[in-house]
Amino acid sequence: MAAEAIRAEGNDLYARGRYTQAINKYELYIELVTKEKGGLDRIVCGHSNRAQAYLQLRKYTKALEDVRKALELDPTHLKSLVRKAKALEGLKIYQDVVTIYKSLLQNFKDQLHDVHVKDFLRSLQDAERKDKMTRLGQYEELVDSYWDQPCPNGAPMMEEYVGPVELRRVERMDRGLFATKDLEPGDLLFVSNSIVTVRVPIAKGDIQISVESKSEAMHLVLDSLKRFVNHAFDNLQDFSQFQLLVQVDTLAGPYPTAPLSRDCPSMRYFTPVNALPPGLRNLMRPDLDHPTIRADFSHSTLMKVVERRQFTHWGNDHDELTGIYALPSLMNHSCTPNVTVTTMQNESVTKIFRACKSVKKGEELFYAYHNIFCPLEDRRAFYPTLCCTCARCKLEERLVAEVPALKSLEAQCSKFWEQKSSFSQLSPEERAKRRNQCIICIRLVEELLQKNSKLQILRTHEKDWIRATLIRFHRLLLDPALSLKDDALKEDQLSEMRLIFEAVRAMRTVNPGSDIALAMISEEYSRVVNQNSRKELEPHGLSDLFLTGLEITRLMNGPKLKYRTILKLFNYTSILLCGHQ
Ligand SMILES: C[S@@+](CC[C@H](N)C(=O)[O-])C[C@H]1O[C@@H](n2cnc3c(N)ncnc32)[C@H](O)[C@@H]1O
Repeated sequence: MAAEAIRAEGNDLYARGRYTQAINKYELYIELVTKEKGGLDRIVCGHSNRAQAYLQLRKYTKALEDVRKALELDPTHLKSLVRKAKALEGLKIYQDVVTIYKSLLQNFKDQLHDVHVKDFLRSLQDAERKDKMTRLGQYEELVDSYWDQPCPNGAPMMEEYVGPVELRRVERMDRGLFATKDLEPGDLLFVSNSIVTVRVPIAKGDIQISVESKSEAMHLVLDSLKRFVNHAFDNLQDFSQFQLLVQVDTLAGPYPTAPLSRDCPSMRYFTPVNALPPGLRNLMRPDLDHPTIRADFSHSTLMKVVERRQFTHWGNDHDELTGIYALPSLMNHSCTPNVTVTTMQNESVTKIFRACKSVKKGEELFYAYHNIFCPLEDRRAFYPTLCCTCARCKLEERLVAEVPALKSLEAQCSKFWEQKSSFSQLSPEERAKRRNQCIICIRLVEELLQKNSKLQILRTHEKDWIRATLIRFHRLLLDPALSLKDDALKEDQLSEMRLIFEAVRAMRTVNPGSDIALAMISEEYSRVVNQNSRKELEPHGLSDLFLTGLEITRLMNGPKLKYRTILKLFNYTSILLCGHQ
């Protein structure tokens, strides 16, 4: 067969993600054109193409060998120079990467399209940053504290369990998740692992590196995603890999600029691998089965996935976890959600979704993307591009316009919250003063709810929606330094506790079983447990709540539990919490 036909076969295999087979074809091509003595440019092309295939397999040394051979013959071969930079980047030799991109931008300016110039500039900046970090000894330190989710087979098992949910198209919001049967609070909906996860340090000693590490995290998430996508292309015959591609493709949709333009993929692409019926792998025709899947996971497409689908949540005081999840990314947000999510961080970063309210078959499922126990303005600030129009947001929007006193109390609350970090450094007297201010505010809102003509007519759950805007404020009431004394509960302390119970009830109305609600109840009850005041609460009808809190405290402060055990226990506490509505 003519050499050119073999090269074309290699290119075709490469385009279909069969990199190893493509490498074999390029090998043969190089051999033939070398024998034929048929033009240096063909040998250069053979080596350069093979280098590109090695890059895809992350075999950087092999790729470097090939580009070196190509560049010996033609030192100005643009593609080989770019591939050399990529191989060196893979080998973390950033200084050389910087040199190459600088020279490309300088010497090839006239030949480059705008898009390449942009690409090269970005790569140059990235390499310079990494080079600097390496020199300062920071990069390795940083990298030590980042980790990719361990995934022995190259791609994680995205969904571990998928229960009574289905994807459907939604007006205005593109796609959403719906219940396929009536649900009770606590019912398990699905359990998902991230496609990629990185742990990002937010502080190291006294040095704040959060901005840098956030952008670094973004790059790492992107790199990991690219790796998984490449791996998936390499193994298309494996259904789990194909699932990964469909999921990423789904997440990369052009939403929100062109709603409804992406397919709503069949739920079978979210079937946990372990639950696939035997023989399915043979039945699947990955190339034909999903009409929207294309091999166009360009840098910008993947960047869209990273930007729009990142889940970030605080790990602890020193780091934060950032990840991308498939099915969870398709559920819409509400400020009165019917789903809660818990994150397990033991063996892998797993998110568990449960119904937290009764849900009818066919209803849409929503969870809260961020803290919703704060005023409307603050909620909108968390996610400026999402203008939530749930019933709670609409009601609050109307009320803050019609009742100025409510708006000003909410504003005071937010201002007070901004000072939170300095709160612990205040003198006991100043702390007590601030705490009193916050109690006064909460009481004023309670008074408004009872006496203001626009508020007193609200239904019970709507009043709780308003109370829930002040939850952050309530947390200041839990200041341990000022907590209950050993001696008997005084009347004013009891009334403060009642305020906290009101807050707990409001949290249950808005988002029962949420981690914030659990943490707050746990905090409150550990305080009560420490003070040994249980007996004193019983006569006041507060012991039921007390027992709930006690259980939660035990769960939250207990020794490291196995994932399955936590799942079981969380089920129990969700029901416990919701059952007390
Ligand atoms: C993680 S996606 C959710 C799935 C999305 N509907 C889709 O089909 O890809 C988040 C996007 O959905 C839209 N969205 C989610 N909840 C919403 C809400 N309550 N109100 C308006 N838009 C919402 C927002 O545009 C947001 O950027």
